[in-house]
Amino acid sequence: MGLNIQDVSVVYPAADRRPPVKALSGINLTIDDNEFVVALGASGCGKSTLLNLIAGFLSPSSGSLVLDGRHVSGPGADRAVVFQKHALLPWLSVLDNVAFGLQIQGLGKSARIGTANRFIAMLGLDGFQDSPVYKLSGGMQQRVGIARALTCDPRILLMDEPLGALDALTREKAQELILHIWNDTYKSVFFITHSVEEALFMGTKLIVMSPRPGRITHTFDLPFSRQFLDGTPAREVKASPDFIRLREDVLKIIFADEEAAA
Ligand SMILES: Nc1ncnc2c1ncn2[C@@H]1O[C@H](COP(=O)(O)OP(=O)(O)OP(=O)(O)O)[C@@H](O)[C@H]1O
Repeated sequence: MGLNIQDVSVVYPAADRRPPVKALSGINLTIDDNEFVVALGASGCGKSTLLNLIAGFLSPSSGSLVLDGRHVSGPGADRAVVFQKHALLPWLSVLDNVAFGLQIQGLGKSARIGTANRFIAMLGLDGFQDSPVYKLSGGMQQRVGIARALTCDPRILLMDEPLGALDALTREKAQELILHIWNDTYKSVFFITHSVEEALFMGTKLIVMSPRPGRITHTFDLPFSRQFLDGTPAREVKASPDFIRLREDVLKIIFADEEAAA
């Protein structure tokens, strides 16, 4: 069934002598089962606001969000968020961090450990169960955050620039890992990035947003993640003529928005 966002707007009220901010306007978007939607756009175009709406952290000023036939009226276990700063508990072990959400749900200890270990293995973290998170590299910490989000078996994984802080090589490996997990778990994903290459490579659908007010100006269906999952090496996908052509088209749209905003 998926998520259906209909004619949504968000206005942040005036505060500290600043006027109200029309952060989103006329947003229409569906995220179908197993769809990987990527949001791209100039700073301030409302990407995080849209993610916070889907997460239920924020209510729309007008319009509606319906997930699997039910109105989204707050946070829920059917949606899990992975942030750029992974919001982990650094002094706790990998296992305790990954099992954290299950503990909140009241699951017994052995069920918690079993489920957490399954996702720890899926994210390539086997053997690190007892390591405190602060001792891990940034890339490994981000994988702990993703494992933790997956343990609660959400319908939609919401990712706000999850790879933005990683070095180039780790980032490419993490992109590939996320695509494999997405393919294996049949989740829907809403993913924010500032990287055009990442957006084109990861998504099945790309939305390009513009600021003032934040709105979706372009939507593209993308074939590239499927090509990778069907066996074409990632760098080959990213160097293909179709990929490069679309990358330049999207860059032109974003540069035009940035210039208009300057
Ligand atoms: N709590 C808030 N109160 C008032 N204005 C806000 C608030 N949060 C965001 N805004 C404003 O709403 C607009 C959209 O912000 P948002 O963070 O959603 O954009 P973004 O596309 O995610 O930006 P970035 O790429 O820089 O993270 C911006 O003009 C921002 O300044």
